[in-house]
Amino acid sequence: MGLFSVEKRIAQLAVQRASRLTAAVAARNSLSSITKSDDSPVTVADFGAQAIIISAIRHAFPKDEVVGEEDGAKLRADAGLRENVWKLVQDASNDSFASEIGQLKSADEMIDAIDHGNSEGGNSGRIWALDPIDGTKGFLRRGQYAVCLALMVDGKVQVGVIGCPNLPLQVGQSSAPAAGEVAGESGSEGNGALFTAVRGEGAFVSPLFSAATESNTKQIHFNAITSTANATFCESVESGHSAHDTQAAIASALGITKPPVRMDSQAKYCSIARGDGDIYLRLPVSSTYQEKIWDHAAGNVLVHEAGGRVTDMFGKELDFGVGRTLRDNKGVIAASAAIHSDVLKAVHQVVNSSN
Ligand SMILES: Nc1ncnc2c1ncn2[C@@H]1O[C@H](COP(=O)(O)OS(=O)(=O)O)[C@@H](OP(=O)(O)O)[C@H]1O
Ligand SMILES: [Mg+2]
Ligand SMILES: [Mg+2]
Ligand SMILES: [Mg+2]
Repeated sequence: MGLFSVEKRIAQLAVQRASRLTAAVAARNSLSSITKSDDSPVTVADFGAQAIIISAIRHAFPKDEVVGEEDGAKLRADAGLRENVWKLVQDASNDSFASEIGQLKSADEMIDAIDHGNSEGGNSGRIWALDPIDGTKGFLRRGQYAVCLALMVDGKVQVGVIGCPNLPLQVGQSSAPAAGEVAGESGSEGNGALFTAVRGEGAFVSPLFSAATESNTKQIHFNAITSTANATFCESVESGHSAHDTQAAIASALGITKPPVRMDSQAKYCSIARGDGDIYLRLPVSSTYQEKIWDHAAGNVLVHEAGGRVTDMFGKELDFGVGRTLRDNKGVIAASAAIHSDVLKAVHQVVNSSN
């Protein structure tokens, strides 16, 4: 058995159970959201998925800390909201994995679990980074979103698991979006993919909604690309999350002629890691925004294990051990290791010429 095999198993089961919850919500005719203090949306599915995953971690590893995106304050203040989420959690937890990942017993326990995601992070000990729904806006528009969980040990990501309910299991299995189209916007693509990586052991994909077995688990790799001109790059859907204009200039400096594939969430890391794209650019729009560790931790180890490299826009490794945010980094550049330095060069060219 490899290093972190128990952590990997627990993380997979937790992400699968949480993804069942998010998919059950997504199956409804209409989706609604609440607006958080930073103006971003959150839904019953974000709260429910965070509760399920943190309770699984506490069941298996009671001493571990968790940096989770959400907190329970809104549920404490609103009994109706709390009951809605509790019903979803109970339904999704009706599986045969209680001996491994436990089962929440009450709505109060559920809120406690959500609030346990309050770790300040840091570079010592075992800390999980959790984004219960990454790309909530994508979830709401029925595009791509991802349930993301990573284990950091002493500030370094060792395990990453990402559930993508709206991504096809195999590249080219369903009609992939044409270049320039928003991926997964139809919501009808595929039937879910579970991406898993343990440092030093490779990156893998398996079906999200059935048990991972040796026969349905496939190792994934970046495309063997040597010239950036043929590359496909992906970026956020929201122009407020990354600088689309700067990214277009970088792409053109690389000789890329294909329009970008726009996709919400860490599904971008997953797509490039399995060769369904080559480069993920995330140049900052604002000089004050600090990227959150839960938006990048799982994707970071996945890309590394698939033969890729992730740095910030200055070529620095992302430092996950400085707190809840990546405050020592600016921007994110992810690409196959073979072309990463070319991409970085183009970033410098474009950024320096615009200053
Ligand atoms: N200003 C700004 N700059 C950069 N990033 C920001 C910003 N504001 C929010 N966020 C975070 O973006 C997360 C979603 O990223 P995506 O790449 O999926 O964005 S997009 O929705 O496709 O545009 C999103 O994650 P979720 O909240 O989990 O959806 C946010 O953490
Ligand atoms: Mg996120
Ligand atoms: Mg989120
Ligand atoms: Mg959010």
